[in-house]
Amino acid sequence: MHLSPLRIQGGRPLGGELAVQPSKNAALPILVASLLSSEPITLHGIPRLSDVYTILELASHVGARHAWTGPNSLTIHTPELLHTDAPYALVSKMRASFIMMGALLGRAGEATVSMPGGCAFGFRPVDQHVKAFRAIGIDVTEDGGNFQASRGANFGGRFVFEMLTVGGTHNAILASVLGEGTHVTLENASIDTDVVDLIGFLNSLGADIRGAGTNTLDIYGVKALRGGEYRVIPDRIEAGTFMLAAAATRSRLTLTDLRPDHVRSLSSKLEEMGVQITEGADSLVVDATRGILRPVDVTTQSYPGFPTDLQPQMSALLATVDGTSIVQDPVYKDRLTHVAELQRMGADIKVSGYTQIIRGARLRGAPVKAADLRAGASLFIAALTADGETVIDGVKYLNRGYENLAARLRSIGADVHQPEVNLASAMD
Ligand SMILES: CC(=O)N[C@H]1[C@@H](OP(=O)(O)OP(=O)(O)OC[C@H]2O[C@@H](n3ccc(=O)[nH]c3=O)[C@H](O)[C@@H]2O)O[C@H](CO)[C@@H](O)[C@@H]1O
Ligand SMILES: C=C(OP(=O)(O)O)C(=O)O
Repeated sequence: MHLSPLRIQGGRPLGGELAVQPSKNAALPILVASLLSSEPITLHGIPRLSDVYTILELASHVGARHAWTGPNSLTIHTPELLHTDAPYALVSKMRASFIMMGALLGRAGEATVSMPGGCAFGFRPVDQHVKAFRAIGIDVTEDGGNFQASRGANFGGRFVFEMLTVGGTHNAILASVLGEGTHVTLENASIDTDVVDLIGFLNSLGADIRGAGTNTLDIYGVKALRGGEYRVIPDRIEAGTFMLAAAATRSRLTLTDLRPDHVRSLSSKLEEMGVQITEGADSLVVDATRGILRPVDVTTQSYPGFPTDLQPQMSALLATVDGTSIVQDPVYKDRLTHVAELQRMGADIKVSGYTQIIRGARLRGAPVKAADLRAGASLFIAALTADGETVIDGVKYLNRGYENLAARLRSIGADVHQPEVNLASAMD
């Protein structure tokens, strides 16, 4: 289904207060992890996003039942697993569904999961997931576009990741939580906020995972997980996107319901540019009204470094800042689909490998198209600053990661039009 484009009349400052949504990238693995328990689980902080509906479809395919109990709350219950596969039709919609493999292995000892394939911003291998599984006693074979895996009798062991991978760490944890007397050690594991939140959730159900927030995780298998209640962390990428929108429009904006410590790599960069950031306990004020912003150089890294998921949005901001900025994204070297679209709006960006050389320019409204989620966010930030109207197509990508975007942008002063959509029925 084709969704109506987002129409933004640029040049209006943002202001007031906005509550940050709960984290998409923490909610998805937590929903998957709920499949490990046979008891009911209540989750708060589940954003209403198309990615969440996709993972709920996968969960219901394998036997989970869920019911929404509030705007961002649901109960989910998987009394028994009915299937141990994650089919292509659903895995191909969203790469994150590959972590179903760990949960199915954990609960049933076997899994057949479609290979996730490419994505809009290039090659995203899963070799580390597979190597980790094999190292801890899981037999993995590939056939007909699927991975087939089963947990052997001698389950357990040690794996050292060759690079920091969020999804690889999630998958290995999910596969290792259940099993009496088993012990898995993961070294060079991700310390991303989403990994820490997954561990917090699993431990709240009775798992025994030690070392959260460090690069070494020890996972001692337990017989079963109980039910429980858990609140997912705020979305640091959504928070960062709105911080960048405020800076790009030279506005003063208060963001609430966030973790200021989770966005510090961005806060530091914005401060270097001349934006004032004032942190509260769970809120933050971005003030870009005090003078001219300076160009900066940015290189993406794993958490707590500058996130790749904010690179296209940062590039949009820097396209409006006088002087030359250099942006490098070694985490995803092809994450550049925003560049040609920003150029349509008058941005001066030259690309060499994974480096963008960005010279500040005045942006003009234009018809543009989002080819992936954060490229879409980059375009709406550019549109908010541009002269005239920008029409952004490819809204289905924005719906993957930004809840109720048009209305929330309007609530902070943006001139945005988009017919309301019912996400649960508008997914394709
Ligand atoms: C749903 C979700 O949470 N997605 C996030 C998650 O993706 P995802 O978990 O897929 O990303 P990873 O952390 O695994 O990727 C980090 C780097 O490791 C490489 N790699 C990863 C696995 C592997 O087996 N082999 C390999 O080479 C990747 O190509 C990339 O260069 O973290 C990314 C990096 O912060 C974010 O951009 C995504 O938004
Ligand atoms: C890239 C993202 O998600 P995924 O890993 O699901 O593609 C993202 O959230 O920016």
